[in-house]
Amino acid sequence: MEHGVQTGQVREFYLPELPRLLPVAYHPDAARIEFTSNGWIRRWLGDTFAAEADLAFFLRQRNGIYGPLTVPAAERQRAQDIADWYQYVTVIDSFVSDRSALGASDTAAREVFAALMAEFRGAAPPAADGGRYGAAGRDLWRRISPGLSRAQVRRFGDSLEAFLRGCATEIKAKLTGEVPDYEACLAVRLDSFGCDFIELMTEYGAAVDMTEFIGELADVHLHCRRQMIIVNDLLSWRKEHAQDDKMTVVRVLIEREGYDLQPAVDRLCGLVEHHERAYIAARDEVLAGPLGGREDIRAYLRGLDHLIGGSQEFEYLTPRYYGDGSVWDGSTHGWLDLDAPVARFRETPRSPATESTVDIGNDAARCPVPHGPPASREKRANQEPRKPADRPQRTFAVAPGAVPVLGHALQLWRRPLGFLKQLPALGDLVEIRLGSRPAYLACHPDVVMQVLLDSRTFDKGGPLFEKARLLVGNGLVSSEWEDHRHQRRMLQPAFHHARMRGYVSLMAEEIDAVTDAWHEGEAFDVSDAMHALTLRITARTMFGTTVGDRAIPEVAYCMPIIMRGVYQRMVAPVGWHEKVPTPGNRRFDAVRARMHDVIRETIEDTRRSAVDRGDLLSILVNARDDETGGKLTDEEIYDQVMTLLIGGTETTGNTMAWVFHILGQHPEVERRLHAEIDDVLGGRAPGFDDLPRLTFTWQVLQETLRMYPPAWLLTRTTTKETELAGRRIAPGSIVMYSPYAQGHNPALFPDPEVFDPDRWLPERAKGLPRGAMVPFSMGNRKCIGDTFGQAETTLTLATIATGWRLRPQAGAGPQTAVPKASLGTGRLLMLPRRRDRSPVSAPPVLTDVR
Ligand code: HEM
Repeated sequence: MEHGVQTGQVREFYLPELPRLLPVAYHPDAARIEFTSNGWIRRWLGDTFAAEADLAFFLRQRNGIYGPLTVPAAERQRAQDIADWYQYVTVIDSFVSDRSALGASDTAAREVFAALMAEFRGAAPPAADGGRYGAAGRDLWRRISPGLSRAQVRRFGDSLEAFLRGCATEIKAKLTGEVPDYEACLAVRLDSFGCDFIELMTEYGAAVDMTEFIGELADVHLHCRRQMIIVNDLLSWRKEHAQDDKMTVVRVLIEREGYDLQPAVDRLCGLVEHHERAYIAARDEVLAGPLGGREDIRAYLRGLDHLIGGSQEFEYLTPRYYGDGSVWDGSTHGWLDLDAPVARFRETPRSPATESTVDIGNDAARCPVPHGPPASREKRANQEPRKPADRPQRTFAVAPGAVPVLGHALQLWRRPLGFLKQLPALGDLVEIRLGSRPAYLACHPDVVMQVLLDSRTFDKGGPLFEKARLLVGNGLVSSEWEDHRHQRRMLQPAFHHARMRGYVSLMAEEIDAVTDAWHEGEAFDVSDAMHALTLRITARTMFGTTVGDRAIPEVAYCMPIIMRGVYQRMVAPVGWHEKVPTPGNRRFDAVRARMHDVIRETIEDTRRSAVDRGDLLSILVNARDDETGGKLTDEEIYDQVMTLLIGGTETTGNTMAWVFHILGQHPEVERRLHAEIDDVLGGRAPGFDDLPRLTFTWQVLQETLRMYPPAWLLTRTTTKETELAGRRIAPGSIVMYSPYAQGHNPALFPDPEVFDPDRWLPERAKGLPRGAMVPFSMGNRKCIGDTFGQAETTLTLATIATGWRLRPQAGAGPQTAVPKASLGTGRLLMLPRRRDRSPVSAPPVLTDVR
């Protein structure tokens, strides 16, 4: 698959001189420390390398000099411990980048990491690779821990866990080809760069404990970390590009923000300068304040100066980034060739066409920390979407069968799924008529990606969104480009993976509460039950227990009535009827008002307690926009609460209903699912740490999303004239994409009507083009709850399948999909049977379930 920078002709960039305002010094014993550390690596981790040549390759990267450069003033033994520690984590990092090692599978890597952590915390015996890494870690730990306080020891364990989690996320991104948005990328990089333990090592080097000052040092750390990550991503870009790394801010700017290579590099250089200066200002503020008189604080801040200065120096000198065999000659700026096996800074470009287009540092005056990476908007807006020369010409077609006045409205109204499914065979972009108005369906994955990755040109909007605003106001899902960026920044922390463990335990309680009420052999509507469950889960994670106990029953009562009413208004051909005071309309208005009151009261209660209790609502109430310092108003929070309640309920509820229907129709799939669940869980209820190990369960859910994506048809409106598949598209046009039509396209998924979870085995899935499977969308309008939703569906499926089988009612056949706002099963009566854990002996039939 081609990506932005590869598809363009520009394969080199100019790296300007970075500011380098902080000191660089080598530990007086640097050379000896480096060599000793190399010996330690050979002794403790030599076995982890496949061959001696691989170990030698690693040692040539000079990772052992990182410690002496970042703690030049540390006492000798501490400097040695630190050098060894950094080498240790760099070995892990190297195997993470290697697809023939840890990088082959994030699931396998997580297992190794879990074993390593268990061993590190003394909770488990050595196992497989985890044992080897664990033994080396133990040796380090034996040396380092006596020099740390109890609080630091605790932080250390957490920081190692965060690092490993970041590594696993990077592996997954590489395997799935997902490029995150800027803030999501930085969140992962903060972990995978090891920011927490880098600061701890700095404390250890200075023999100080900063645990109680973390709050006072927040700004110092924020700018220090961002400076280091951006510098690292810039200086390692040649290597990361060659390794197709997705978790780097350079790629994010190019692929998610539409920058060309040179403007992306320039923009990042501006950010480096900004963060370096902001770090210095924050540091000086601490020094000028009440803490400035403390020697431990001063020593630590001196340590951070060297950490930043030393990290950058290391990144220039290590062949890790500039290629095996490169020898640093002290150059720090010049032209770099992306394809060169060994890069060096040249004074002139090879190709005269490559020119810098953005003034470095122009944007640095405005704090760009939370805005993500946007350069001046005018420049971005003027930057046309890339049209790589080597992209094949895409085809355009007009769908036949439009009738005067109605166009294709009747087909879309009567049998939308069948109609949409046939369109990709006509062309890569297909025009249909909604009445007399043209609308376009993006069918080819490349065209879909072009639409989804350029959210400035293909913005939210259009008649359906106007109706959706009845329900969600100007919430995240319906807001337009300008508002959306600010909103997403405020909401993103609530979905950070660090929060997920807490959410999962709340989910588990709700799932248990629902299944406890089931009675053997008493049929119930699984669709209703799953919607009720997912609504409770979203409401519970949103409101927590403190204020939630009162709000949740009210929400559970109001929501279905509101959803029905809004859907009727969305599909109604005329708008006036909703204003007529019929009993139905009066009830709808009353229930909406009641819902409004309940949520407003809940917001007020949450504001009064003024702490982040870990639930979504308290995160929203306490969220601050780092750019403006502003908080969300009650009305804004209300819109977001409604958005999340709807986004998090219908989608997951329908997915769960479909999956139980499918298992009822495909006993062989069910048998394999039970086998995995029994094997992994051994009869106990699943928890957060089990989720990555339930791989077949994930495949079943993924295949369900392919066949029955809840978000089956989505729309965008063009904000300016543009081009798609060689066709000029006027401003204000409706452009659609349909995960359903894509999931049923035989050119992408052979035998699309067959439910086949094995399509998602890594070796089969790897050939799938990017943009082919987009049930959660992609780009910066990608589902914010994708991880949440996947954790929820996996947990629900695994928990229920541990204790129950849901059997179709006698005579029930395949269900017909009901395409409303979300793709549902309709009424789905099934009988719960307790599982006896003996194998199901039904014939393996994989048939069309539609
Ligand atoms: C199986 C589960 C889910 C599926 C298939 C799904 C699908 C999607 C899709 C396709 C979009 C993009 C819409 C567009 O392109 O216009 C989206 C956006 C969104 N989803 Fe989900 N979703 C799921 C679960 C969740 C959950 C659990 C939550 C919240 C707890 C959630 C909240 C949202 C929000 C707030 C947006 C708007 C994001 C933005 O525009 O920045 N979703 N979802």
